[in-house]
Amino acid sequence: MTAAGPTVDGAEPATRTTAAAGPPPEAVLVLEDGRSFRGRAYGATGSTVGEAVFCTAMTGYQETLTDPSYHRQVVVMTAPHVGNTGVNDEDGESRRIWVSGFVVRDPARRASSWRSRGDLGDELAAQDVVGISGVDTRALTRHLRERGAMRAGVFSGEALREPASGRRLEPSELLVRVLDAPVMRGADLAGEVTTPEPYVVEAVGEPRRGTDGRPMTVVALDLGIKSRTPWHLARRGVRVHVLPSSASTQDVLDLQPHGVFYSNGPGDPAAAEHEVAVLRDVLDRRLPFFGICYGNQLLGRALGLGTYKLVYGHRGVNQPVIDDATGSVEITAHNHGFAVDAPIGEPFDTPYGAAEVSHWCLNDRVVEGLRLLDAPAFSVQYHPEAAAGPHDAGYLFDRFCDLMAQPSRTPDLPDPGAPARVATSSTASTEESA
Ligand SMILES: NC(=O)CC[C@H](N)C(=O)O
Repeated sequence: MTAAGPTVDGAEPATRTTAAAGPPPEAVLVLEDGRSFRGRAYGATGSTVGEAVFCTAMTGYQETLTDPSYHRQVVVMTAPHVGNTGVNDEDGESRRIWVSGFVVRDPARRASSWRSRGDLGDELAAQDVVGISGVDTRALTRHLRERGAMRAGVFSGEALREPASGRRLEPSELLVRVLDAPVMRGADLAGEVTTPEPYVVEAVGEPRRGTDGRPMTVVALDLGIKSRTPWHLARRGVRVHVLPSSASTQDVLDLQPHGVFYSNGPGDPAAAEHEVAVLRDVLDRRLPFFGICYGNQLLGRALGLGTYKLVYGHRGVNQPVIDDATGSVEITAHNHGFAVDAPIGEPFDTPYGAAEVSHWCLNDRVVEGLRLLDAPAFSVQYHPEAAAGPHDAGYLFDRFCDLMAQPSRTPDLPDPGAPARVATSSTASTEESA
């Protein structure tokens, strides 16, 4: 049986209730600009803070929740009905849920899928993830779209009460907790999500071989890697050594890789000094390089380009991206709040020769891919691993394998005494908050 809770501030009551348990406790979401939304606790009861962002994916909530790039973010699902297929043991993209909070309109009352092993709300609670349901997510999304991603807090249960008196706290009183939360700009977060230890994902089937005859080997720097990514390389016959984000250039070179991969990850690319320095060493040696999302931003930085924060970012599974060389359009999965600042349509100079923007987003002309013309390196801002999402961009893993299968180019190593490279990354402000 479902029980209707009070409707407050235009929110509808959550309906995921049982006769025995009664309705979930009241919850409130407070944005840093003071706007608030009332609803019901979903998942764990308590409090959480993070950057409020919206995700427009209709499917793949389990992949979204377990994508480490969402670390420190309160994710608002625009799909109104979430949890329909429960949770299963196959669709997780990492060892845990990473979102700091989860906002939905109408949670499924009953999970239904042959793969389901449980209810999403129960899984959120088991992993201590505070969420809120019954929120008018359309109004909230429009707000974030107009004002930009901003900090938010979700409060329920005891966290909604003043400890001494038991009085219910008003959103204006909870706002101070939201304003205390760290902002995303400047946040260096890869170290908080990366693997503590290196590990190997073995090639599936017959190993592919490099031009030197050795089994093809990639070093993947885990900046928040999704498990589907090494899987895509492994099933192309490539052995993948996944290293923590703190790995040094020497750690990378010791494995004698045929190529180096930088993964997606949370935080501001402008803060990733160590990883950019390692990448410059990789590029200096003309080792083939492929980067996804955060990896694309770090390639941009290594080339001397700036990065900046988007107003509300791209998060979803149906973003149109054009390949500038062919004019063909891919429908792609996205999850990024920052972007690379580079000229579209004309090659530009870098310390590694000419480079170009290979892909850009048809919605807003945001840079979605980079390619070096004189060195074996490229990257995309979107997600060819497609977890969740369409598979249009899977060919990029083949492109990386082809790059590694080419005879290595003579490293045109720079003069060690040469002056520093052209520029350092900067973040341009496109919004006043976050
Ligand atoms: N998925 C990612 O790698 C995200 C990269 C970066 N943290 C951003 O928000 O833009």
